[in-house]
Amino acid sequence: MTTTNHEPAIAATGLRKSYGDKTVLDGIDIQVPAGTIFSLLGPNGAGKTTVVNILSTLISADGGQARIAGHDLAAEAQAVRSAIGVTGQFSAVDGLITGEENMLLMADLHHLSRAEGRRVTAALLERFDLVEAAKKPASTYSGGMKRRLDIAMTLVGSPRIIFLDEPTTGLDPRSRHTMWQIIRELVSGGTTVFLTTQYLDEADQLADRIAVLNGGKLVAEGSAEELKRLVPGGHVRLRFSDPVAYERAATALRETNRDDEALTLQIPSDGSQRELRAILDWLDAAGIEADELSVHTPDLDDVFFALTGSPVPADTNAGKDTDNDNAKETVR
Ligand SMILES: Nc1ncnc2c1ncn2[C@@H]1O[C@H](COP(=O)(O)OP(=O)(O)OP(=O)(O)O)[C@@H](O)[C@H]1O
Repeated sequence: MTTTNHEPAIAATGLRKSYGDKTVLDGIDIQVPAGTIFSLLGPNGAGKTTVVNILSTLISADGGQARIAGHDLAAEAQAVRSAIGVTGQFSAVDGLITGEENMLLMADLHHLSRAEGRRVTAALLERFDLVEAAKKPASTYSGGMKRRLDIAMTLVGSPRIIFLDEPTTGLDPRSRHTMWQIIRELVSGGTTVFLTTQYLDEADQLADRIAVLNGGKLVAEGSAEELKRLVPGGHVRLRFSDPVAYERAATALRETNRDDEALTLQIPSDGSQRELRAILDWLDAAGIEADELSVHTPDLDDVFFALTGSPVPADTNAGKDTDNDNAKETVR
């Protein structure tokens, strides 16, 4: 009850962590308003799990402070623990017992009465579409069902803040979408979600704010739209089947990247109505007909690769002219 409406659910400053002489986190600041979804994006080994482990009290930071749900992480670890739930990459589900038994075990751990434990378990099994499977050993569950059970188990303690560490890694598309729906419902019920993911579309779909972790630091932070604006990768692509038309268009349009094999031209563009009309007017006036015209706006992939892509040494890169170079050069 210490959290006021104004205090963020998670507020961390200057988090540091090293293993031996390897610096994993080199001063990380994170603010997550209550009732929102924050996504920490980063390539393999960037330190996402380390951040989750620190903020959920599993390991301690070497430096920095954090307040979680209004409690000081270091001084009030127990209060922090009772306000949060964590669903990690390694599931808490015990495969030898049934889904229902797993849930009841969690209820015991949270000191719920027997009756209350049964009530909460029944409600959560229903909510996560696990009623039919409830009496079967969890080892027989599909990957998606195990993740749903895992989250259901986390919710037994009614956490106000949930840490989801790569919740959809390895799931098929349908189970991913189910998981996204579950996450959205959690947040609309007032829960704060801290989500780590390697999937840009996941962050794009779900997160209010996204931070990109790379090289021990947050290299960018903002809404998906704000991050996309960092990378001017937008273009209009014209595809031709007639080599003559292609050549005429390529010669006349100077500001294009050409792909002579695919007979396509890329014209840098923000995809606005005005720019599209100008391109179409120009094609009409020149009597050129493209077989296909498509608009490409930069997506989070462009941002991610621009921010985290391994740097290409300048000399080996000289003279190359690809889409990604364009993106990589512009951000820093
Ligand atoms: N206990 C440990 N001892 C030594 N090094 C560790 C330890 N835990 C993590 N690391 C190292 O810290 C770095 C960050 O690991 P972490 O698991 O946080 O990354 P991640 O972003 O979650 O990656 P992934 O997406 O692969 O899970 C890695 O290089 C890892 O090898």
